[in-house]
Formats: sequence, C-alpha cells, structure tokens
Amino acid sequence: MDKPLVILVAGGSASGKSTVVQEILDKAGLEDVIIINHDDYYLDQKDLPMEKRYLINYDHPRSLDNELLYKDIKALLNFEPIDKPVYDFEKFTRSEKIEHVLPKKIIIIEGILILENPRIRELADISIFVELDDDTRFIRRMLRDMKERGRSLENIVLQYQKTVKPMFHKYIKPTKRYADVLIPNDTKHAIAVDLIVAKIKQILGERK
Ligand SMILES: Nc1ncnc2c1ncn2[C@@H]1O[C@H](COP(=O)(O)OP(=O)(O)O)[C@@H](O)[C@H]1O
Ligand SMILES: Nc1ccn([C@@H]2O[C@H](COP(=O)(O)O)[C@@H](O)[C@H]2O)c(=O)n1
Repeated sequence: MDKPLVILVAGGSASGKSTVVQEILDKAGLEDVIIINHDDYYLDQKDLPMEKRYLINYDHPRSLDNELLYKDIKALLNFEPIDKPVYDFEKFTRSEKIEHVLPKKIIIIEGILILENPRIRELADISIFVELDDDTRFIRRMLRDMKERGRSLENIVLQYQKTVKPMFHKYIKPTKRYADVLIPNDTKHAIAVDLIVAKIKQILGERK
C-alpha cells in the first residue's frame, strides 16, 4: 500500500479548524482517518508548579514538542502505531492518559502552529489555513474556554492580550503562505470544502 495521506490544518485559535475538519470528513464520507490535535503535543509540565504553568506562552512555537510529533507522524507514515499524549487544558499539562493510535490511510493534524515547523510542513500532501477575523475568534474562544477549558473571563482576557493576539500576528498568520487552500470561516465555505474533498479523493484514487 502507498503511504498515508497527510493533511495539515492551521489557523488562529477558535478560527474553526476542528469544525472544518469535521465538515471535510462528513462530506467525503471518510472513515479510515486519524485526527491528531497539535495541542496534545504541548510540552509536559508536570514538574512545574501551577503558578508557573499559568505564565507560559502557549502560542509560541517553543511551547510544543515538535520532535515527538514529527517522530509520531513518521511512524504512522510507516504504518506503525503510536502512543499519543493527551493534553489536559484544566491542569495546563499532559494528562496521565496515553492514546494508542493505529495507522490509517489518512492522517489529519490540526493546530495553530502546525504550518510553522518546516520539517512537519514538508510531510503534508495538502495544507489548509482557516481564516477568521480577530474579534470573532476572541468571542468564540472566550465562550469555549469558559465552558470547556475551565477558564475565568479575567484569565481569558489577560492571556489574549499578553500572548494569544501578538503571537497570532507574529507566528501564526504568516504561515498562511504555506497553505494550498485558505478557508474563510466567516462566510460560506462549502465550495472550498468541496474542492478539498475532491482533491483527497483524487490522491487516494491515484494511490490505490
Ligand atoms: N462557522 C461557524 N459559525 C459559528 N460558530 C462556529 C463556526 N465554526 C466554528 N464555530 C464555533 O467556534 C468555536 C471554535 O471552533 P473550533 O472548530 O473548535 O475552532 P479551532 O479548532 O480552530 O480552535 C466552537 O465553539 C465552534 O462550535
Ligand atoms: N495550557 C494551555 C495550552 C494552550 N492554550 C491555548 O490553546 C490555544 C490553541 O488551541 P485551539 O483549540 O484554540 O486552536 C492556543 O491559542 C493557546 O493559547 C491554553 O490556553 N492553555
């Protein structure tokens, strides 16, 4: 069998990366797929006290374990299983859990900085960047982080001003230039999703 297809999905926090990935999978009717969230590869911080974990810049490329992610993608490309870390946003570190992931024909990896690392970028067959204006992303992030990530409004606002917004403009937005497709998530994007689905099917057909 030919190597698995690798799709990278970047975009600012709460731009709609996970939502767009789900739309692609639903439209394409794909099942033999692994979805990896780059968030699971934030560095382990269990040896740091909680007050120090709060202060880390989680929107800087150095906060992620790209060596481990690269190694894991290479293993999956060789049809080898991996033991993937699982991140705990409420504890600001990796959880005790490990997820055993079996190789599949399609590997989708999503994350704010997934197109920032040149070695990981080179593994992609298709690269996507999801676009959404800062204000809408901030509102969606605020609602999500209070509901799902155990964060207070004050903490969300402080983090957004101190790191999330400046790092987006410094490190994340510039990676748009590496994307094959830009998906606007503030307007209808059904055609962009259709084009990606068609491309996935074409590549899979050629690799049979
Ligand atoms: N087109 C959209 N319209 C309204 N809400 C959306 C849309 N896309 C995503 N959302 C919502 O915004 C939040 C962040 O979306 P998500 O896909 O999780 O973003 P990301 O994976 O980029 O962080 C979620 O609560 C999601 O339901
Ligand atoms: N302990 C952490 C780790 C990361 N974050 C934030 O998560 C954002 C990326 O996740 P998305 O699902 O929004 O793409 C990123 O902007 C980090 O600021 C965090 O708040 N706490």
